[in-house]
Amino acid sequence: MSLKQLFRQPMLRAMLGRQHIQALRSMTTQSDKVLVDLDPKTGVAVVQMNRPPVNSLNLEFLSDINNTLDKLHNDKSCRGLILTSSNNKVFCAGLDIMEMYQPQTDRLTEFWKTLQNVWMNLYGSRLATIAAINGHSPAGGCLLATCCDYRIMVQNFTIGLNETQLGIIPPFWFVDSMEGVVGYRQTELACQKGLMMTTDQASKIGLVDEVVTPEVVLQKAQNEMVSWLKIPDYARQLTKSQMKMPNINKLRARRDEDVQHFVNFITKDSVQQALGFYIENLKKKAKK
Ligand SMILES: CCCCCCCCCCC/C=C/C(=O)SCCNC(=O)CCNC(=O)[C@H](O)C(C)(C)COP(=O)(O)OP(=O)(O)OC[C@H]1O[C@@H](n2cnc3c(N)ncnc32)[C@H](O)[C@@H]1OP(=O)(O)O
Repeated sequence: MSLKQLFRQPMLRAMLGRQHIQALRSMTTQSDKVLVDLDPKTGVAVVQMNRPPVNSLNLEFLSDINNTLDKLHNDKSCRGLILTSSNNKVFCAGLDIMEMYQPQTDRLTEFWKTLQNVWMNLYGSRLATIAAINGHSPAGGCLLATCCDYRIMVQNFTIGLNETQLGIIPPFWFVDSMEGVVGYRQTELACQKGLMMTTDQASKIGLVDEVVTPEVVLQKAQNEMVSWLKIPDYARQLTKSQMKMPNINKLRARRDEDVQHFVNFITKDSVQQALGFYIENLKKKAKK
C-alpha cells in the first residue's frame, strides 16, 4: 500500500487525528525510504528506515537520511528522534556492499562523504536520539545505533562492528562511536575480532541499554524519550555537545584524508577480491 493510500485509511485517520496526519504528510513527501512521523504534541519524530530488503545504506538512501535529519533539526517543534526500521528482522544491514564492489571513484567518494555527513548529523544531533533496534544491526547499522543517545534492542538479534571479518577496517570514527558507548577495552575486543554480538551479549557490555520483546520496542522507546525530554533542551544539548564535539572535530579535521584512505583501500585488488567472495556467500546464503 502506498503512503497516499495509507493516509486515506479511516482507522489511521481516527487514530492519529488531523493535525498528526498533516505532520506525517509534510514529513513523508521527501522520501519513501525514510518514513517520518513527527508528533506535534510531543515533538518526537519516529524515523523508520524503509529500504527493502535489509535497509543497506547506499548513496541515495544516505542522502535521504541526511535530508530528513536536516529537516527535523530545522523544525523547532521537534525535540526527540526515535530511529527504527520498517523491517522487523533487520534494523540496518550496514553499508550497501554493492557501493564498494567494482566502484566508480566519483560515486565512491560521494558515498563516503555522505556517510560522514550522516554520522556527524546524527552523532551531533541537537535532538534526544533513541535507537529502537528491531532487528539485526551489523557494521554501518551498529554505527547508526551508536550515534544515538540510548539504545533499546529486541532480543535474539545481532549487532556489532564486523568489518574485520569482511577483510575491511572500521574507520576511526566508527571506533570512536563504539568507544563512547562501551569504553576502550570492549571496543578493542569487539572491533579487532569483528564480533557480532547477540542482543544479550551486547547488553552485558553496555552496547544496548535495554533488551525488550518485539511488541513493545517502540512503546519502550517512547517511554524512555519522555524522561529525556523532561530535561531542559539547552542543558541536555550543551552537555551532549561537550561530550561529542571532540570526536566530530576529529573527523572534520581529517575528512579529506579519511575519504582518500577509504577510496584507496576499497579499490585495492585484494579488498575487491575479499568483497567479491563476501557478496557471493551472502547471495548463496540468501538463496538457501
Ligand atoms: C588505514 C585506514 C583505512 C580505512 C579504510 C576504510 C575501510 C572501509 C570501511 C568500510 C566500513 C563498512 C561498513 C559496513 O557496513 S559493510 C556492510 C556490512 N554488512 C554486513 O556484513 C551484513 C550482511 N548481511 C547480513 O548479514 C544479512 O543480510 C542480515 C543479517 C542483515 C539479514 O539477513 P536476512 O536473512 O534477513 O537477509 P539475507 O541475508 O537473505 O539478505 C537479503 C538480500 O539483501 C542482500 N544484502 C544483505 N546485506 C547487504 C548489504 N550490506 N549490502 C548489500 N546487500 C545486502 C543479500 O545479498 C540478499 O540479496 P539477494 O536477495 O539479491 O541475494
